[in-house]
Amino acid sequence: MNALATDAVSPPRTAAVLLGTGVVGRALLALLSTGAARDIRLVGAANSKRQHAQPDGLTPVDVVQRLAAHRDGRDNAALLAALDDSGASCKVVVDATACAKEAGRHAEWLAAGYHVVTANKALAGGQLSGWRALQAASARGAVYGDAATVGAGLPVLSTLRRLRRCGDSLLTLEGVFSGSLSWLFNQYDGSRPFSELLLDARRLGFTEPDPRSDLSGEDVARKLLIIARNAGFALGSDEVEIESLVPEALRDVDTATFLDRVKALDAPLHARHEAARAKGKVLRYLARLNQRGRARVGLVEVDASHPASRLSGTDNQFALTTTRYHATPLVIQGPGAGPEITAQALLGDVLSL
Ligand SMILES: NC(=O)C1=CN([C@@H]2O[C@H](COP(=O)(O)OP(=O)(O)OC[C@H]3O[C@@H](n4cnc5c(N)ncnc54)[C@H](OP(=O)(O)O)[C@@H]3O)[C@@H](O)[C@H]2O)C=CC1
Ligand SMILES: N[C@@H](CC=O)C(=O)O
Repeated sequence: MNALATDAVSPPRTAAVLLGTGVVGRALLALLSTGAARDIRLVGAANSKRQHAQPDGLTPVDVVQRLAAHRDGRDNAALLAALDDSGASCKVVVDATACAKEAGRHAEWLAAGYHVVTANKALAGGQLSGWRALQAASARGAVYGDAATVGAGLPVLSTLRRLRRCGDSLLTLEGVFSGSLSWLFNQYDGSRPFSELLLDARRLGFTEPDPRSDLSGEDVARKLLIIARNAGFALGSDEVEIESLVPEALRDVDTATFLDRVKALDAPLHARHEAARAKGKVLRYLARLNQRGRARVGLVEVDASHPASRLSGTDNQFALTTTRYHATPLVIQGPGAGPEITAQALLGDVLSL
């Protein structure tokens, strides 16, 4: 009898439903087919329009095809019912969407006893009221797995929480928090249009579904808010000063129109690049939080001695100054975007429940 058949007859310890079968969701489905996930039973999956639920288990590799063929419209209640009917003691909703509406339900699911593991930053990195609802709901016992929301799983939030448990406090935070913007500015030397690089970053699965979420600084601001709030700063989303790289004329159009007109990015960014180069500097999109809680994300000209000037690929860099890491910061650095590492962060959070 194979492992799947064994799983089907006895209740699993862990049952999961997956929201989102885009680049991250699909990478997670691939990991769920490996031995590392042998103790997890996938009992439901959904994209924006369709879903499929089966309490005795879905075969992860078939999910995308099944959803294409399936007629069930979206109804979270049926997915939660599949978790309940699985008999699992540990029931988890995995959110691999960028949908604010689904994120808005995280606190409700936690309060109802479902664990939530998420790559979606819209709640924890959104309005302060949402963050507070999340804290209140988590206090009731269910776990919020958020490793994928910052640094695509780099050990930033776990480190910060450990320091706080030891009585340490975050004083300042600085770095590169966007994998796509890191990749773009690490490569951009003016020889290829910025818009071409952006389309490459999108194809590689580094950007948000709408790349303006990266270019506008919103995604970076969300990560800054998640870190700051986890460090105890009650920072509102309107308290982050954000520099957007999206030209005014492209801010309110739909995604397809933005992609059609993406070349409008090229001239302004070329000018910024040339201005920096004339001073012997390079451009990096930095996030900063100072000791007074002042937060800013934006494009900065840095010289060769700046740590961010030496990054490569999608590297993120988080420099944390704390009461005990004071003389020099604690630095966490490594790839900060990409479907596989993000999916691994989700799997890791599910496995640690
Ligand atoms: N890419 C990366 O490197 C990283 C991504 N993340 C986060 O991961 C999340 C997913 O990103 P990514 O996979 O790139 O995005 P994609 O656009 O590739 O996929 C998003 C998926 O979510 C689905 N979806 C949208 N709304 C709903 C809904 N209401 N219910 C169920 N499914 C829904 C979409 O459905 P449909 O297929 O029908 O459109 C699609 O399958 C984002 O929040 C992103 O910030 C976090 C860290 C790193
Ligand atoms: N689009 C994001 C992906 C991870 O959150 C990024 O570029 O960092």
